[in-house]
Amino acid sequence: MYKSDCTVLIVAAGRGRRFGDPLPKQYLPIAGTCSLRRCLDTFLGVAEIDRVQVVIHPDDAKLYAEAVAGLTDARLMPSVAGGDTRAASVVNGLQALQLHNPDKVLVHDAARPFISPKVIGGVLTELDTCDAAFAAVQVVDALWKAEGSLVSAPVSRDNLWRAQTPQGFRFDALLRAHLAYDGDAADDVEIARSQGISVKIVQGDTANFKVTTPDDLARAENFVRAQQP
Ligand SMILES: Nc1ccn([C@@H]2O[C@H](COP(=O)(O)OP(=O)(O)OP(=O)(O)O)[C@@H](O)[C@H]2O)c(=O)n1
Ligand SMILES: C[C@](O)(CO)[C@H](O)COP(=O)(O)O
Repeated sequence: MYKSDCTVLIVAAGRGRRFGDPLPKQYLPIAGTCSLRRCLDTFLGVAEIDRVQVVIHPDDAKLYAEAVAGLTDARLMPSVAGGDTRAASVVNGLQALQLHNPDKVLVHDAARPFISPKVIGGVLTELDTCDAAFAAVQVVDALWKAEGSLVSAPVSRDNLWRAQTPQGFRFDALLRAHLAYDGDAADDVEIARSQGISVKIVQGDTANFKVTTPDDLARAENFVRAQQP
């Protein structure tokens, strides 16, 4: 039986401006292991994954080498350089992957250290029967619009979801969508939809949060400590 080829594209070329540390946040240790390495260890532990491609900032070659030290899995491809935006980094990664001609691609933020095999499996399973699927969690808080520090109107939380990654697509369709899309976008779902691709939501996990600020790093450290016996 034909097995479709599934590649993971991990975007790790950001500068972490909101984090505000000289070291890009994807390389900062979380209980001794950086977010990027945590992502790699998890994805490489999923048998259905055929290849992992990481996109890095050109200035981070040494940091990347340190992050992948000891990783001998042949599925890990040589890193490629990212771009000035997340979307540009994705395009660079997709274009590097063209020679492998994968059927499916999962795009994941290196800044989400606690992606789980369960969430990865959920996206992969959905991709067996649809063109695109991504992990998300429902909004559970009350939402308010504000003018400055004064609330101005309630916003319904019905059917609102917070996007996470991985975001999975047919490889050729996502590459075409990116090449046809002008500008940056919050995520790959926005770019896929701009080209008419239907996208399904898969249950994510609140533990699959993105490290964006120093508070998130503290949360990540606490998360690891809470998992320890
Ligand atoms: N030009 C970029 C920008 C972002 N990313 C990656 O996209 C993911 C999500 O982006 P974000 O959390 O915004 O990371 P940064 O862009 O580094 O953060 P900031 O916006 O605070 O600078 C991260 O893994 C980041 O490394 C990337 O590969 N290339
Ligand atoms: C892709 C993403 O993680 C989905 O929530 C998010 O859009 C990334 O946004 P950022 O501003 O690049 O962190």
